[in-house]
Amino acid sequence: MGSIDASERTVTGWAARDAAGHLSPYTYTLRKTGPEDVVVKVLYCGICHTDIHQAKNHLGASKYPMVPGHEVVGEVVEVGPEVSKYVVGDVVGVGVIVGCCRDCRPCKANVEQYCNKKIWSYNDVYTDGRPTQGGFSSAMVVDQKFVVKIPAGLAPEQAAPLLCAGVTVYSPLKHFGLMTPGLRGGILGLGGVGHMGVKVAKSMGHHVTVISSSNKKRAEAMDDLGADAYLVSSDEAQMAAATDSLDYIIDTVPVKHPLEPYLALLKMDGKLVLMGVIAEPLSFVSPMVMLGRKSITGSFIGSIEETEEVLRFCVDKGLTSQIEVVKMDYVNQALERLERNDVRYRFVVDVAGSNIEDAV
Ligand SMILES: NC(=O)C1=CN([C@@H]2O[C@H](COP(=O)(O)OP(=O)(O)OC[C@H]3O[C@@H](n4cnc5c(N)ncnc54)[C@H](OP(=O)(O)O)[C@@H]3O)[C@@H](O)[C@H]2O)C=CC1
Ligand SMILES: O=C/C=C/c1ccc(O)c(O)c1
Ligand SMILES: [Zn+2]
Ligand SMILES: [Zn+2]
Repeated sequence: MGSIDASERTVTGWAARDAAGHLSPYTYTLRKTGPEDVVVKVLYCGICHTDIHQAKNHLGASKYPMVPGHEVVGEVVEVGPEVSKYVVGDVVGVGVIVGCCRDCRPCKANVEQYCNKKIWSYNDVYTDGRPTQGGFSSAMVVDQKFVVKIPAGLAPEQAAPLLCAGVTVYSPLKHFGLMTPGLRGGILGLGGVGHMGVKVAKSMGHHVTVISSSNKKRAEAMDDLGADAYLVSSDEAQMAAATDSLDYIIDTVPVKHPLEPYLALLKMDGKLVLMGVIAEPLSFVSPMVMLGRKSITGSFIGSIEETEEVLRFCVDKGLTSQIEVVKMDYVNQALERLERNDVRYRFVVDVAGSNIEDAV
């Protein structure tokens, strides 16, 4: 896991150096363990499409070298003197956020992901002035407030996608009052977030329609993930037949796309929840929302509290993510395959099993 001395640990991560987004070994130091810090030896880290957006500077704010990865499962190897929530040996998770102001309205309402002073787990600057670096690395130091316990009954590699993809679908369903059994939901884009959307929504007792860009995932969606219906978005007849049928759509498409075909699928008061990170304006004509009092909204990951809830929800409901576990030396191929929509449905890097300290 890197060398340990009285102050700093030297660790190895896999970093992007520029907007080409290619990751390669990079050595850096972690901050000295603070009173409330937990040192996490990374076991597994999921690959989210946001890692591509960030590594390739799709949002125009990327800083390099950048070690991505925000679906992190690891083992606690050291705790600061004031850490009360964790002990050495615990298996824990870290997600998208590692800091917040603790004083604003979102922080006081325990929805710290909406804090304007939140600190991202990578591509950000920590309170000590150091760049934050993510989970494609041998270890991270994280304030205990932003660490969750992985419950017994969840395999660590299975838990990784829940820390972003899982909570990202759970949070809006809870917040917008969409947990009632019998609702009819749509999942637009069957990728990492979308497949968890199908599983979580089915476990809430919803009738779930997958809306996909192709027919390629139909059998898997229906037979393996348990979807009730499948629409190909370019099939006008299928789309027309589904007009006015859905209470909500979770839209996970990561590129610019028209909204009107999906607004048409919503019933009166239906909600289109945007999840994709798209740095271009999306458009629609106002009658598409006025006639039917429909809403277009968005949602950003979930709180620490909701992350703990979705982990528990998955244990209670027996939910698993569908993953492909790879070693770190495959990470660039995995990123390429994710970008060309060739994964079922989340890559998870076996970080601890990749001997990444030997790579430098
Ligand atoms: N709001 C938030 O808090 C979060 C946002 N995100 C964002 O959500 C988006 C999805 O993330 P993730 O699920 O990891 O990504 P994936 O790439 O795993 O899934 C996206 C899915 O969208 C569809 N899709 C991909 N490309 C296109 C295209 N060119 N045109 C139409 N459909 C396409 C595909 O589904 P199909 O084959 O069915 O068409 C694909 O599987 C990303 O933008 C990511 O940054 C992720 C996590 C949290
Ligand atoms: O994958 C998790 C992060 C999502 C995200 C949402 C919005 C945004 O501007 C980002 O940079 C990331
Ligand atoms: Zn993510
Ligand atoms: Zn705050």
